[in-house]
Amino acid sequence: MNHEQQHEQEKETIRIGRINYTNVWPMFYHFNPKLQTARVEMIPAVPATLNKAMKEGSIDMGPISSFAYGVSSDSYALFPDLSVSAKGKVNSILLFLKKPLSEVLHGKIALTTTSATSINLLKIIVAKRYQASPEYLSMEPVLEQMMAAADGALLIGDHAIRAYWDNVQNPKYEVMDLCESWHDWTGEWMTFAVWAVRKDIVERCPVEIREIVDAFEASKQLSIANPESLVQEAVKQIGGTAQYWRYYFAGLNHDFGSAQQRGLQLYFEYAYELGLIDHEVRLDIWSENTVG
Ligand SMILES: C=C(O[C@@H]1C=C(C(=O)O)C=C[C@H]1O)C(=O)O
Repeated sequence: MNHEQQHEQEKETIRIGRINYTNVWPMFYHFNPKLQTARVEMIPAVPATLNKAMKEGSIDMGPISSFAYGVSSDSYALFPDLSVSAKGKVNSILLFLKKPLSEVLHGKIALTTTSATSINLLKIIVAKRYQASPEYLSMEPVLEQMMAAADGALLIGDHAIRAYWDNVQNPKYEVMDLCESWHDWTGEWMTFAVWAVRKDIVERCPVEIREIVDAFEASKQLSIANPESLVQEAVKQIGGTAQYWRYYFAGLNHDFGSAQQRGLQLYFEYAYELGLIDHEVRLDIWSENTVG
């Protein structure tokens, strides 16, 4: 074994979850997994699966539902300035309605099994903005099946985008954008995903984690500088028009500054107030200082 191979062998392997929805592409599209200090293994899945894998420790870091961070905030630190956020319409957190909202609020709503943040966002909006308490069912993200069982259906990510396109072609349902509803009601940003890292890994591998944070940040900056390459890739892989994807990516924000944090803090306050989370959540942002 030569020196280089030996060095490669000795590197820690860091297991990174990758949400398999388009909304995280800016952070992954230019992410170069060839790092100096670590080997990287990518595990693609929907958010709910990654939330569980993080909790169990079968992945070390990556984007998870903000709600899942809130539930396990003692065990995780947050990466600075990475998120999936929006202010106003997000276009992929959609409640499809078979009847007027006022009736759906007293009926049944089917919730996608792939989400954690958005299903609780819906519960918060329904309980606090509309003072309603519909019956909730948890279902796989297949709109027609959900609508056969319920009066409304919540989809997220690419499942929501595809269902929206079908509904434009063949209109059957009213569509409500939950991020727009949150913003109209509170005036705040909403953060759907945060980049979390297990505290045990931060303590063991601070140098590796630093390099990975930088690689995500570099990918994000390249994507901001050249949005068109993501747009073309989305058309190729998922379909739809370039115009749609330009609009979609322009509506997303991947920062996690004080404005996004304030919105998420309010979400956690409401989640605690409604008993959706059993403790108050403090956002614990990772920095070199906190790991010594
Ligand atoms: C904006 C979105 O955010 C996603 C919503 C999530 C949730 O509801 O738990 C988790 C991760 C995000 O990527 C989306 O999927 O459309």
